[in-house]
Amino acid sequence: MALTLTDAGPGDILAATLAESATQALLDEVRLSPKPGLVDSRGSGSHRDLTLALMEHSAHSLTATFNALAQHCWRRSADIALRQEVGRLGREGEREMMAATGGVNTHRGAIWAVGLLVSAVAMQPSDNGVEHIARRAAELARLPDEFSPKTFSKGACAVQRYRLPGAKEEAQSGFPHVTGLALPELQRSREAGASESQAQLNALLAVMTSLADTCVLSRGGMPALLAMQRGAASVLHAGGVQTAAGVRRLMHLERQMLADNVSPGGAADLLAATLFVDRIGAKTHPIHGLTS
Ligand SMILES: CC(C)(COP(=O)(O)OP(=O)(O)OC[C@H]1O[C@@H](n2cnc3c(N)ncnc32)[C@H](O)[C@@H]1O)[C@@H](O)C(=O)NCCC(=O)NCCS
Ligand SMILES: Nc1ncnc2c1ncn2[C@@H]1O[C@H](COP(=O)(O)OP(=O)(O)OP(=O)(O)O)[C@@H](O)[C@H]1O
Repeated sequence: MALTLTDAGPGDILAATLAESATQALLDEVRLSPKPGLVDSRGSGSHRDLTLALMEHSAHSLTATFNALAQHCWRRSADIALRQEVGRLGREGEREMMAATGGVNTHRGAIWAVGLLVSAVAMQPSDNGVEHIARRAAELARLPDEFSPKTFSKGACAVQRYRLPGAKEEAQSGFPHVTGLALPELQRSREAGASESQAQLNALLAVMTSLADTCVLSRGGMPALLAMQRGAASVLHAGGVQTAAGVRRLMHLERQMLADNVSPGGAADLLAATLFVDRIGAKTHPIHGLTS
């Protein structure tokens, strides 16, 4: 049944705001160009089964999942019951994504990262400092979910084979690539006069300098991961994508990643997570107001 304005409580309003911000963050990420190897507004990068239109459709299909996560987490603290509920809603979101895309994995990693952050904001809306949100998300991610399917995944396989942290570990350690790399780079680049797109691209590259991206590892192994990390660092060392030298190095990195047939999907998810947190930061007043 559709909610009327008089039915909507503060939890509903916050959930709608968070779901909208999360969806918008996914749309901002996928439209951002030029991203090496990834789907962007120019094309499909290293992907054969993904297109911009499919990714956009997928992002919209996830609004209801983010809304449900926020509703269920509103003013609750991290315990096993909440973790299991979040896990159930996340898996339901994965199923909805697969139904919307005809079975293509467009946003599995993004549901995980952004879903946990949406949940963490809703748990304690008045405490919306980025580090605090990330810590609550980590607390949730560290709790066991006995219903989590013990099935084969490419990410888990890469984590085991290379003994490097993957999507689960990134969340469990409080999203250090978001709080320690992407957000500071986003803010630094804006302050230095970069355009919004340039600042977001620099933030993506900051993640790529250090992430053990299991999407890249699965397809290209360690040589492709190291080439990605070094290439991204060299763009930032040249002054970022707002400089001519930075753009040349970015184009070089893109050629390398296309030749290796890899795509930094994990880094893209963490950029979306960063853009979500950034959007929430911009809405500090409404979010504080809802909890009074
Ligand atoms: C933990 C998840 C991501 C599964 O991870 P796993 O590594 O086993 O599988 P998979 O290869 O499918 O997913 C990894 C995805 O994460 C992203 N990723 C890759 N590397 C990294 C990294 N180092 N850091 C962060 N994200 C990464 C990529 O997009 C990749 O596609 C998640 O899908 C899951 O457990 N879902 C169950 C539902 C749930 O608990 N949801 C709760 C939150 S909504
Ligand atoms: N702009 C983007 N382009 C491509 N992938 C993205 C983008 N943004 C996020 N991703 C993430 O990348 C993941 C898709 O990566 P990948 O294609 O490697 O997965 P797969 O379909 O399981 O593997 P493969 O394509 O190697 O068979 C998704 O989970 C998604 O969250």
